[in-house]
Amino acid sequence: MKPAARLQSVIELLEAVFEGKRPADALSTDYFKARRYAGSKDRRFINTRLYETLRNRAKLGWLAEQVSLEATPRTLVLIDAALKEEDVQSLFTGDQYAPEALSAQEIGTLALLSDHDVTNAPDPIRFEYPEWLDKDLRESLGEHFEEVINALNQEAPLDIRINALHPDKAKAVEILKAQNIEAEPTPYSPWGLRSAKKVKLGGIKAYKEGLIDIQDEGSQLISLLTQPKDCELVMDFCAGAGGKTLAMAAEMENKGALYALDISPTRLYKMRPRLERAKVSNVHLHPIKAENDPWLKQFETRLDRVLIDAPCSGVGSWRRAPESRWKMTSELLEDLIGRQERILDSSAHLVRPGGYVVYATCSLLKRENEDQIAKFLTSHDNYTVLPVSEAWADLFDTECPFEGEFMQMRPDLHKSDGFFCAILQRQS
Ligand SMILES: C[S@@+](CC[C@H](N)C(=O)[O-])C[C@H]1O[C@@H](n2cnc3c(N)ncnc32)[C@H](O)[C@@H]1O
Repeated sequence: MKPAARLQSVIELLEAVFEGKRPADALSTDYFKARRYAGSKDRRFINTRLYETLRNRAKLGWLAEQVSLEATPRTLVLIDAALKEEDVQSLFTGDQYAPEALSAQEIGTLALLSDHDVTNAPDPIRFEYPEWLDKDLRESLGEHFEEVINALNQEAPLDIRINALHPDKAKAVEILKAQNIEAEPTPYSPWGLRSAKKVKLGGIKAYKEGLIDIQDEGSQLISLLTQPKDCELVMDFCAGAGGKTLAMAAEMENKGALYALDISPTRLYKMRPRLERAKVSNVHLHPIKAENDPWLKQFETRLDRVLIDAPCSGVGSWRRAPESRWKMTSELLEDLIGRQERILDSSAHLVRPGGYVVYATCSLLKRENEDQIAKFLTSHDNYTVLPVSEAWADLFDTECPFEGEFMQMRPDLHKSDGFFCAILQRQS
């Protein structure tokens, strides 16, 4: 593809992302499936540009506004190309496959870009977050505000989890190396590997044969901290497509029963091929209607563990889905907070005395994390917090990297997505 055609693809993909119906990675996969003529270099260029634009969307939009242009996908790509000192006149030509030719207004305003310095823009623009989240972010991140937000605006590495059920697990690094994947052990999870290079694992033998799966290190740690090993009855309340279910099944060595629930059957059933590939046999998939589904009654006071990987704002995963921050609204956040509370409340009845409810989010917001736990403890005096350091000492030989009672992974400090996890133990 010619450079101009590549930019036109970036514009088309951005238009689809801005519609807000599907995540950018899914849109990009489908886009290239329908355009087999795009080679690997084209795909890499287009995806890199797409994500760069998404990560700088507020700043590019602010610049557009300063020079009186509407912040459309085309304008953002144009301003980005101009800032990169590319010859925009020869790229925006209106030729076949190229972006439409520059208008007189665009040519005139581009010359004015250098009059505006984005470092003078308000914080939500400079740091790329919706203004309505300002108070929540500042209260939650405190003195680490800038470091954390800057880390959330970086590209994430590829984190891999070795399947503990696989007979070749000890040789995983060598096997991956033989398939041209250089991966280093992650700092905390015993099953984690990290590759700085983005690799499409789908076609790789080690992936197809279930030796590895994609999973952020923070997510691996939540599965481990749930401590499902040697348990008879475990529930993954918000299992989605099974990232944590698979990791917990491996810890359980396929023994006992692991119930994977979700209100979205579509998402839940996406787990089936993953279970098969990973040779997992102790998982029971069950879609529920809501967190108070009558089907749950049979488990009252019986479960050893319930993991609640709660639906949340996803602030902690902005590295991977930079577009998601613009989809969230304050109303949606309130709705999620209410739902998190109700799921916690339902789960509390299911666990046996001595068992754990493990509450996790991929959020860095206090209102979704510490505040939820505080509310839960006020209304459930038969529960106490099991400090994460105690669980850590039982699981690992390393020092617990978290201060305080909870796991709080920070992208700047722990190089993981921003995850939170609290272990709540039922006393009676
Ligand atoms: C953070 S995602 C789960 C990710 C998954 N555990 C993983 O590790 O890949 C949260 C999930 O909660 C589900 N969910 C939302 N409301 C729910 C409810 N009331 N009960 C159960 N699941 C719910 C969503 O459909 C979504 O799949």
